[in-house]
Amino acid sequence: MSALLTGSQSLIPVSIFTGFLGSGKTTLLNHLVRSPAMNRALVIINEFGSVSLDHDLIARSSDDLVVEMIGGCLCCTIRGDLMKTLRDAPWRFARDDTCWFDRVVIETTGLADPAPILHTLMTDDHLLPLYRLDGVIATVDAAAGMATLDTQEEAVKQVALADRILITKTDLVTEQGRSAVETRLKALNPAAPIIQVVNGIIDAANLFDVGLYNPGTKSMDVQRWLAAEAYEGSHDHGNHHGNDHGHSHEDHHHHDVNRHDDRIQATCLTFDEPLDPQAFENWIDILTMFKGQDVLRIKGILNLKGEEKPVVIHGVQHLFHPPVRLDAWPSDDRRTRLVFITRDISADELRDTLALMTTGLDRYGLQGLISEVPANGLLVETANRNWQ
Ligand SMILES: Nc1nc2c(ncn2[C@@H]2O[C@H](COP(=O)(O)OP(=O)(O)OP(=O)(O)O)[C@@H](O)[C@H]2O)c(=O)[nH]1
Repeated sequence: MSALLTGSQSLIPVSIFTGFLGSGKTTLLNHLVRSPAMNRALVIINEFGSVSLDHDLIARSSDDLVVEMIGGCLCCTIRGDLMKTLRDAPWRFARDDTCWFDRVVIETTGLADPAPILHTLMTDDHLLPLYRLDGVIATVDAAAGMATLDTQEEAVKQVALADRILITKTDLVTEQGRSAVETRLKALNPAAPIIQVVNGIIDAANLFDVGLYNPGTKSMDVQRWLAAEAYEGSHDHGNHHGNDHGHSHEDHHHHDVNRHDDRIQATCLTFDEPLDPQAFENWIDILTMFKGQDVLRIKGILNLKGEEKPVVIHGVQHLFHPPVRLDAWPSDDRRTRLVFITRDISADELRDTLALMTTGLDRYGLQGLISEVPANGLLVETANRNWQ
């Protein structure tokens, strides 16, 4: 049984602060470390260079709980070091034989891809019993953001993967400029709340406890986390009738292949009828096997045949967090809802992968699919399955 299923409330939340070079991550952190919410936060700062600058810029009364990771990037060259740091940290920072910190904040380098860092948290057997992902916070510079998104693919991915997006330096732009950036961010990631920040000043409550588990209510807050309704209207939505009511992102935005964010699509698929768990798993396996790199994030609540309780899933590219079975449905809405953020996969293509495999069969329940797909054993990269 996964650590999440055994009680995520006792796991230490981890927030990942990402954002392009100079977008204001350190400034933000510098403000946040003074807030009570971060009194006992372990701060991990990653910098490319061999000399740490950011650590010196982070002002806190005691630097006991600041770890610098320099000389490489957490998402690639020193990813192993991050695992080791997180594994050792509860003991390294223990007081009276108990873990002293109650939260972890990781500041990535400006060029980091957050996905491999999320993978580290989602798959490492030593980390799963200790930590839970709280959220990805992405900073976007209001003044330079447009140009950065045009030219830097990493910046687009950081925004697409985020749970919260902060537009920084709004003091440097006109209202019109700010609004243009906001519109663009909303198109990339409709569900993530967008918050304006000047000089890093923000209430920690806006940034922490944004994940599936809500310490405030001491429950899994799926509605808030999934925010499926955010995808309605602005993007192609749903396929529960199996046809094409929606129009794709490309239909209502001028298409310029040089704009990285035109490659990103946010889609919510809903299913009225309970899904066959095996068929669903096979579909996701096929999708992630062939398109894994471009399925940036999947979140969902599943109504599975033979299963009274809802199952919550969360995937980043080809890797899935262990599914979480909830005690009860969060509302009267018992439909399966799946939210996808994809790159170079349109909503139509997404639906096609589903339609292809269900042709002539029960389209809603995906029945009959089982005999048409490879055995799960072949799909080594899709870890921690077993939806039921
Ligand atoms: N005017 C203005 N300047 C800001 C704001 N936020 C940050 N800055 C400035 O922008 C510059 C870059 O901010 P940092 O916080 O160092 O950015 P960063 O994302 O940590 O940068 P890297 O470590 O290079 O990735 C600094 O000179 C900050 O003082 C803001 O809201 N308004």
